[in-house]
Amino acid sequence: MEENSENLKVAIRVRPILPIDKFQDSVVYLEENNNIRVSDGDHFIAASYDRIFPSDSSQNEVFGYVKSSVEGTVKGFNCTIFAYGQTGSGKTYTMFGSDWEQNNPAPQVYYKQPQNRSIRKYKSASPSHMFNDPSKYGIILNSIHHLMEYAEGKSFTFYCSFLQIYNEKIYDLLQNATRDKPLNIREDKVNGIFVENLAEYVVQNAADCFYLLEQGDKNRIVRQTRYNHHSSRSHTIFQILLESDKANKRGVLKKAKLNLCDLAGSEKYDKDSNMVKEHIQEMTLINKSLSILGKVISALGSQNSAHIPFRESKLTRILQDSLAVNTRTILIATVSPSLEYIEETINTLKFADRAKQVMVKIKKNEISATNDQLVSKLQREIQHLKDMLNLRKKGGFQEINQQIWSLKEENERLKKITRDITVEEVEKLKQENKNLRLELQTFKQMDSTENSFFVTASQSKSSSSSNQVRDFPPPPQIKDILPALESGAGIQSTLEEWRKKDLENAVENLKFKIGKEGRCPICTLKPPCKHYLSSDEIPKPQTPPKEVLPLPTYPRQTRSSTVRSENTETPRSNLSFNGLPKHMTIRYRNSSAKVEETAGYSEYVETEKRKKFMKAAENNMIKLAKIEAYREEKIKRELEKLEEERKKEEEDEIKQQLQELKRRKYLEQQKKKLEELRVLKEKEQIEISMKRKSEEEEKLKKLKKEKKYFDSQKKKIVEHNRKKALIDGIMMDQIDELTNNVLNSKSSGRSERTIIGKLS
Ligand SMILES: Nc1ncnc2c1ncn2[C@@H]1O[C@H](COP(=O)(O)OP(=O)(O)OP(=O)(O)O)[C@@H](O)[C@H]1O
Repeated sequence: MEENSENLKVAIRVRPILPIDKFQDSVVYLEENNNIRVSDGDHFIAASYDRIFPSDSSQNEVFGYVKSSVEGTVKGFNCTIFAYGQTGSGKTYTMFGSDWEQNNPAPQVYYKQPQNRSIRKYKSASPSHMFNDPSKYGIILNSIHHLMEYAEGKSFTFYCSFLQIYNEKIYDLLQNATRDKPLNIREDKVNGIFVENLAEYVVQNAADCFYLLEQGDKNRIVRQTRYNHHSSRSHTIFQILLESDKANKRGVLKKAKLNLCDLAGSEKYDKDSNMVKEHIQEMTLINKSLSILGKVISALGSQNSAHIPFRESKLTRILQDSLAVNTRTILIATVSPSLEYIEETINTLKFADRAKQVMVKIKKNEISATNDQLVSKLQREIQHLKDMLNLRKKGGFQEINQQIWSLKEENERLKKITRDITVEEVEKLKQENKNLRLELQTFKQMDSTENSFFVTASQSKSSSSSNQVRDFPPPPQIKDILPALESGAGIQSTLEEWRKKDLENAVENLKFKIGKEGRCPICTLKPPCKHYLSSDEIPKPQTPPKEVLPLPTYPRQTRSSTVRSENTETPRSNLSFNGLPKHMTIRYRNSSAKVEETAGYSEYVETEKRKKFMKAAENNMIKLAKIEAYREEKIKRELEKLEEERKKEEEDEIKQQLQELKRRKYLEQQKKKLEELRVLKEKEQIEISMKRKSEEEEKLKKLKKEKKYFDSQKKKIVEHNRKKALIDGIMMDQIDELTNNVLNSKSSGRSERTIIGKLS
């Protein structure tokens, strides 16, 4: 499985200055290396992005940028493309196309109660309709157109859904024009995150998708704002689901989603215009959901953000898969170059800058063709389609019912093989699924009386399809019926006549087929049945089958007939969309249709029940025997195991005892060693203390000797001192005497020499 991480691709598209803009000077400057600068002296921002589309870039150039990601869906990679930007910056222009609004003037339902457009008559598109000019196609139309061509020759079933998020509520744009049934988001293992009960239409070609787009867009909320006469006030997501019908060599089936989102534009509170309460609420909720989208993008781009607030808005919750994992995501941020919007332009560029940091992990969506969940899903779907077919057959449709019962038989057979299902069988299931869808579509076209969404005309499936249950002869030429259709007069009666004739022929054809197969013409079962004991009793059908006339078809592009030149600017197809409404097959996620009881059904159910019961009983006996054998074997194995365990335990015990003995012996040895050491130490201690004692005595003796010596010395010193003092005393006496003598001799006249002689 291919797997890699890549940044979310971010491109900027600058729209031209429009006459409606107050300031006609541009503040946006494009530089080399996809760098953009916005400045007016007060404000400034410069940044680079993956791609920048200048104001003169064509729709084809923009599509060229996303083309490979769109093609990736055929290989099993999910893809989400969304346009982000302030109101009036060119999101719808980029996603849907130039002139989209002129061609699809959605009702400005804001001030009025919305009308139920599902039953309104649908006018043919004029030749100048943008559908007829591929150079005007925006990303959505181009993606559809290209995808159908690209998937040519590959066996895929395409489903389309179209929803809007308005005031934080989700509405089906194709089913709920009155916006009275908001839908819920659910999550499960099989579908991931999905919108419960959102209608998914089976589409055959681009024209089918365009038709759905156009129908759905009529129900989108649009209002005039200060900056845009035709401002989309809801986020829309047009989704194409691709499911491969055939497993590849590795036995896997591919499945991918293409989400094409046109977001509502952010808007500033305008003090000058008297905004009504609803307008303010609507604006607040749009801005809030866009700011949550910004928060989510920031959290995804930051390394240390533990919580990503996907659940805070419906938009981010639906896009959770696309933003976080497994989707190639492309953000096209649209900006206006006028000075008037400089702040919004800078905000948009900042938002786009944050988005560049987000790393998305992508991998192919592949399911093993023998995957249990897939098989049961396919079977549920087949059952659902068959039930739908049953429910539609009433009164004069008895013969059609018979065909359904035979389909039911086939379904039962398929159910039985589920246990040992192989890749081929799953493919067969898928093929049957597809055939049933087509068959249902054909039946719907025959039904002329209903007032359903796609009602005023029918379109038969293209005769080129090889999946049809019946082969139709070539359709009548468009020129034969076009005048009647275009004039508008007699369309209904022309179509009804066609249908009536077609239905009669179909009934006869079926009767013939049933008879030819040797089935009972009443209950369609193979005899023996309630009516005939053997096939021989059944009267042989006489009437050869008549041709089943197809209903009128219109020139349109089918996947098998389109040839496109990549290098030219000429229209890529001669797709002429005159938008005649038609029946389409729908499936709903999570829906459960009840099976209507019709003639022969109870008997059929009873027999099937009995058969099932017998089979179940037989299976149970086999299972019981198997269980018994298994149990015995298990008990034997358990006993052996127990014996082994017991032996092991015994061995372990002996080992343990031996170990214990060893341990004790070792301990005793250690103890002995310790005792010896202790005795040795004690001896050592005694020796040391004795040595110390003798040393001390020795020291004492020495000290005494020293003391004696000191004492004698002291005595000597004292004696000396005494003697010295005595001498000193004598000397002092003599000095005194001499002094007196000197003094006396001075007075008596004796010589000094006599005195000194005495002194010395
Ligand atoms: N690249 C472009 N070239 C020419 N005209 C453009 C371009 N982009 C937008 N316009 C014109 O600008 C006007 C507003 O564009 P658009 O309706 O697509 O804006 P928006 O972003 O979808 O606005 P809102 O969010 O209000 O719906 C339209 O008249 C459209 O034709």
